[in-house]
Amino acid sequence: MIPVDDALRRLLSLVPPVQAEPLALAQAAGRVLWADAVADRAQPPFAASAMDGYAIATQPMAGQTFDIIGTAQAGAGFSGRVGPGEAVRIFTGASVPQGAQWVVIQEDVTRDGARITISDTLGDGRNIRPAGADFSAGYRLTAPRRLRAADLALLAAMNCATLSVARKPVVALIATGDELVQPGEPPGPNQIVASNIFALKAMAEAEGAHVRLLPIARDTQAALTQVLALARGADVIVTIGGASVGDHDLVARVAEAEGMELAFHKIAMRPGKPLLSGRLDGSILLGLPGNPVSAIICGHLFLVPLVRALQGLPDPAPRPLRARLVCDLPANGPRAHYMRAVLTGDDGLPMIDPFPDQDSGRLTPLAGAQALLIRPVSAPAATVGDVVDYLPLV
Ligand SMILES: Nc1nc2c(c(=O)[nH]1)N[C@H]1C(S)=C(S)[C@@H](COP(=O)(O)OP(=O)(O)OC[C@H]3O[C@@H](n4cnc5c(N)ncnc54)[C@H](O)[C@@H]3O)O[C@H]1N2
Ligand code: MOO
Repeated sequence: MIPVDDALRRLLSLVPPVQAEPLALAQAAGRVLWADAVADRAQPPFAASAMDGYAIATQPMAGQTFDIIGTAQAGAGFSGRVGPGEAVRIFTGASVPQGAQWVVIQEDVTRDGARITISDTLGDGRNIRPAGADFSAGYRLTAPRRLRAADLALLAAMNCATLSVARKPVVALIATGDELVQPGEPPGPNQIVASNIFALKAMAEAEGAHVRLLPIARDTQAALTQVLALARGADVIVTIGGASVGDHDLVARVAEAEGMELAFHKIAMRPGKPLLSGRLDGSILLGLPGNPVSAIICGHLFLVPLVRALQGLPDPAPRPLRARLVCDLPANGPRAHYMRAVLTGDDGLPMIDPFPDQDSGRLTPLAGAQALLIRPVSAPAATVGDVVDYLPLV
């Protein structure tokens, strides 16, 4: 058994260099920007009015009057110059005419025909956004970066119509076991419904992977070999089940027979001990344990960082947060324990309460959990109020 950190390091060392591809801005939500994007213009490209009102040349004072000499609106400026005693009717987003230094909002003037008078309730502020106030030409949005909604608007304003993004990693998911049927299929007397694959699909897709769900591999060397062959070409092949030491646990044996270079098998983690990984042709094989909770927690700790790393994101591991225990816990054994827990209230730090039942076969507590409380290898007994690490479950 190797420690969790060590296993993750070995897994991430299998990640090949990122492959980039060009992508239209409109398709890029959630993708990882791989080359810096550079603005070819400033925003705003000209000094722009921030309000609807009147552009004037000097600081406005209550009672002053100005003659209106023209209009500037968004998309159509005023070509002349504003001199003392003159005003240009201006609207939000219009370029500020030459000579103008202030925009007086229309609520602060009274208008009589082509003449305005500044009222005595004058607010302050010039109401002008200088050219380049948001960004200048040459501004860079630096890579790597997962593109969020606001990033896409910024890239559009920068006039970046096509981006260089990391290619979506392809993840092939294989459930293994004679006992499994797909949801909706009639189970036989000794069968159950394959479940954890759907959690893993959701988790991988949320991180930007393209997921292929392969047929269930039955517990024979021939069946597993055949389904592994269907997965060829994927960046990651995830098997679920058959990772342990039983007579029917074939994944390590079959994958090695197919040429896998094993990176590790068995980790000091609970749940998740039988985890294995290695390189198989051009793919990274991640063999998850079959117990539903074990597979899903290993998904959070290993598959999610792997999908992030394949897209070039730095620091891909989930980052632990801190919370205060609401109960006593016994000393921990030789495997780091990731305990399903809820967060209850806040006392400067969130309060964390692990479930009494930590059976790795039970999905209902996992579905109700908000956090994984981390008990390190050989941690001494802990008491109420102790500060512990946890991973949020989203
Ligand atoms: N003698 C030992 N037995 C076991 C050990 C051990 O060290 N020595 N480790 C235990 C641990 S820990 C785990 S975890 C399990 C994992 O074993 P496998 O990866 O070989 O998983 P399976 O035996 O195939 O399945 C375990 C369990 O999970 C159910 N399962 C499998 N796939 C799915 C699926 N896609 N959806 C829902 N449920 C699934 C399967 O029916 C079994 O009940 O091994 C322990 N044994
Ligand atoms: O480690 Mo197993 O994953 O305890 O159930």
